[in-house]
Amino acid sequence: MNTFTDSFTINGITLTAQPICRQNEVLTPDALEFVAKLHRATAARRQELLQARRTRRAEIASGQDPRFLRETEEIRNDPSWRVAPPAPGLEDRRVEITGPVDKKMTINALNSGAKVWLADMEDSSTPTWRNVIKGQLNLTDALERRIDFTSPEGKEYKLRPAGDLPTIVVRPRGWHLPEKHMLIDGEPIAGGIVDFGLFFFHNARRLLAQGKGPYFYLPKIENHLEARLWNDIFILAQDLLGIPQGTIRATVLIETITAAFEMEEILYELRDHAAGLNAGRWDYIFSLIKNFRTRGPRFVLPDRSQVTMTQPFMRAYTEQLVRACHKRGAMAIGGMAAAVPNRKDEAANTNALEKVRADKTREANDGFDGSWVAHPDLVPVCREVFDSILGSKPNQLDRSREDVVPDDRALINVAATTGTITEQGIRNNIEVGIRYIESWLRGNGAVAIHNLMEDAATAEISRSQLWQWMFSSAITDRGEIVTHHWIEELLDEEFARLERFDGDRFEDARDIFEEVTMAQDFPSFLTLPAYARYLTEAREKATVEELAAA
Ligand SMILES: CC(=O)SCCNC(=O)CCNC(=O)[C@H](O)C(C)(C)COP(=O)(O)OP(=O)(O)OC[C@H]1O[C@@H](n2cnc3c(N)ncnc32)[C@H](O)[C@@H]1OP(=O)(O)O
Ligand SMILES: O=CC(=O)O
Repeated sequence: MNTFTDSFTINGITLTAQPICRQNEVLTPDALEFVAKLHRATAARRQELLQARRTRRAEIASGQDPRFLRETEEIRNDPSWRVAPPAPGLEDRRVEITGPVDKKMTINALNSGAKVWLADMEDSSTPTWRNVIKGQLNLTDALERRIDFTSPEGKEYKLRPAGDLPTIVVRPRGWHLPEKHMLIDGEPIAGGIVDFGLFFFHNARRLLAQGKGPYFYLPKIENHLEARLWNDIFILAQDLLGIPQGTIRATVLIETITAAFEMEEILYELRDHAAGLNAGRWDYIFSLIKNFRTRGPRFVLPDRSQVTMTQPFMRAYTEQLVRACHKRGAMAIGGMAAAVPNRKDEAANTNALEKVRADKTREANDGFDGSWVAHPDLVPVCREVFDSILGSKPNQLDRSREDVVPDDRALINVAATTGTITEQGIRNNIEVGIRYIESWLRGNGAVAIHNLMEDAATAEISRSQLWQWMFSSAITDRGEIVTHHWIEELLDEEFARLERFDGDRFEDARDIFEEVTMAQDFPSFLTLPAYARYLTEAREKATVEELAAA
């Protein structure tokens, strides 16, 4: 068995992880120097912004509801500004497929017929060092059309020989996640800077030569100042590589409750780089629960399955998002319907296709310019729906939604939500939470459970709902009070039911689940303790032979 050397430091940059084969192609001295410069220029501000998140949450907890900001009224009231025009490859975004950047998914997504591929280094990807580095290699290999894969069963995967492949839009990690395998001057760098910086450094020129550009989805932004930080990083990155300002395009996920109050301001901060906003519904629901979790029954939601897009507060959010985008010339991109097709179960498959069709139809009718799908079999459904609305037009930017009145009260009118909390909903949250974390620990950040797509955002809803229901002594449809003791009993029962297998990580998954659900302290993201303590080097260790075979 080969062994690896320990960490090394050069020019203040320390790599602590076991090397990954071909990592030298990604971690070149120049690329490392580049990400270190981005880090050094912005690390202090990132920390301040993370602290500001905690302050904001404390204000909400004390009863101060978010409102449209008075200090940015001028920006909202100024009709004259617009974001940059759509960049090449982003004019028509009627179908966007999302997924992690492992080899097979990369090839399948690029062959899927979608207009855009959201190459996900965030919620559908476990940030093992191996996934981080392999993801970068896969993206560059795909752009060079030299990526291929053979499955253990011998199925061969290659990129389609001809035709226009989807435009790649990379989603780096959010501001909260550190990258513990790369330290700059002894401090962990932000995962998002690693993902953005390495992709940009290696591929910006290649993409321009191919007639497109470096494009990004920005996750979990909580306010316009966080958007400004990304914008400053874009300016610095373009300067450092001598690439014209305004080349980068970013689509911001509006997936935190506080960001929904600053949608126009976020577009304004990024305006020369902005491509649009996306309605990231799952994290949005999580963020609402997280921020209002101690505010009593008025903010308690029913079972996860009943928090649909037609609930009044969700409707207000998506309609106001389309209005804000089209007023500023930015694309409005729809979100992820959770149902995934099942090729082995016809009834489940039909059900998923119908659910997704209904979801995409609502979005297209509301004025969205395109939407997300989680699976290649959903590409045709989404395309058909948007084709029927868009016809030969690439988008419906011309459809202003000035009929929608911006209303900050409506965004948090959670009390108008209908539905119930059920024992089945509680059990489902426990099962999904533990099964998802188990999968995440083995390096798979997205998984289908009961024919629904589960990723970090949906698992966050599961655990935060349980926390809130216990804290609020919520009442089920059958009149039971949701107590700590009852959840513990159900947790034991659900855990005993899990199908175990050799090498599973269910014990660790249960520990993490209990830590982020049952304890009084509420970690702001479940991936933080999971990453810090459970995704450890020893567990990520692999032999050279294993890595070479992968
Ligand atoms: C809330 C948010 O942040 S949403 C965005 C983040 N989440 C995601 O991106 C999840 C994307 N979707 C997925 O990862 C997957 O669809 C899953 C995990 C839900 C299900 O995947 P599987 O269990 O492999 O589904 P299934 O077996 O039906 O897949 C059939 C084929 O489609 C491929 N496939 C499925 N989903 C995708 C995808 N998103 N991209 C590319 N290929 C895909 C599979 O690789 C498989 O290929 P194969 O037949 O060559 O083996
Ligand atoms: O990232 C998207 C979401 O729905 O959450």
